[in-house]
Amino acid sequence: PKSSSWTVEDFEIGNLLGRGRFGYVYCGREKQTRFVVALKILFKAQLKNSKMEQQVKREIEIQSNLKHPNILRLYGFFHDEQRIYLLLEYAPGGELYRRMQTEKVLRESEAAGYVYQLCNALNYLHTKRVIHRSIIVDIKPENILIGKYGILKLADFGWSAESTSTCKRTTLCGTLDYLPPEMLNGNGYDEKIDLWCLGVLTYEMIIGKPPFDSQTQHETIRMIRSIELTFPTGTSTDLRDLITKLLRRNPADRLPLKDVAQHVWITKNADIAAIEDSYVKRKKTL
Ligand SMILES: COCCOc1ccc(Nc2ncc(Cl)c(NC3CC3)n2)cc1
Repeated sequence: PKSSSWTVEDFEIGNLLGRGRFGYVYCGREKQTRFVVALKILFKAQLKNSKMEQQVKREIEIQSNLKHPNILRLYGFFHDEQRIYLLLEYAPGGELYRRMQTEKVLRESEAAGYVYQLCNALNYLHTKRVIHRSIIVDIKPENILIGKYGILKLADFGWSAESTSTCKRTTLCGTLDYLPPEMLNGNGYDEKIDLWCLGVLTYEMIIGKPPFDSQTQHETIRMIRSIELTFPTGTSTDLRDLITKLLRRNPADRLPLKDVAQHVWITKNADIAAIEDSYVKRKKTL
């Protein structure tokens, strides 16, 4: 729908789903069609004094062009005097990071399913990145939602308004856990950082904490630099194999996306047929 056609009066506002620095996310329903959306409300004043307007405009433009089952849709946007309203796809399953908090650890079948779907989303984005060099994909539990049928939804492309508090993790260093070595050394980086983040996320989903988790930021940085990787006893050999092949210092040595999707830990644990089937099911309901 064109951005000019909507006003906030067209929507019934439901409960608050999350809030961040620049705005709030509410569950909303369009009155005529009764279509449920996630309404992300950003405050212009707050964006202005942090020079975020351009960034938000670019993110809107990029995300509205992304159409993939594992990427949260941006249906449209509109604004009034004080606010910008983003009409986003509503993901009924909520945030992956909250699920990881409550479940502590995920079953291999669930985690492998998410990794497989992330490979699909990243593959799609890498083709798109050919056009938008600047798509910064920030793979971490905070930016992943769970849709209908348990479909994974990559959301929040470096969005200004995080879904809940600015730093959701208890300790600040939670935000460093996903940083790859090349970003710490200030060297250039490319989409191979996604492979590193995929390795960190896989580790955290199964083991319950990120691989370089430690008491201080300094220690976390040291462990990332030296890639001090340890697995609890009982971690399957397949999983160790996959994670060690992703958490490689040299980006070129990291297992490429298509090999991740075909890795034995994925093919043994992910219900790929059900995931592919849910893509088809989703197409029908659209
Ligand atoms: C105590 O209640 C727990 C919250 O439960 C939910 C949270 C979020 C969704 N779906 C959702 N869909 C799309 C977006 Cl963009 C979004 N953004 C919000 C900031 C995350 N949230 C569903 C349930």
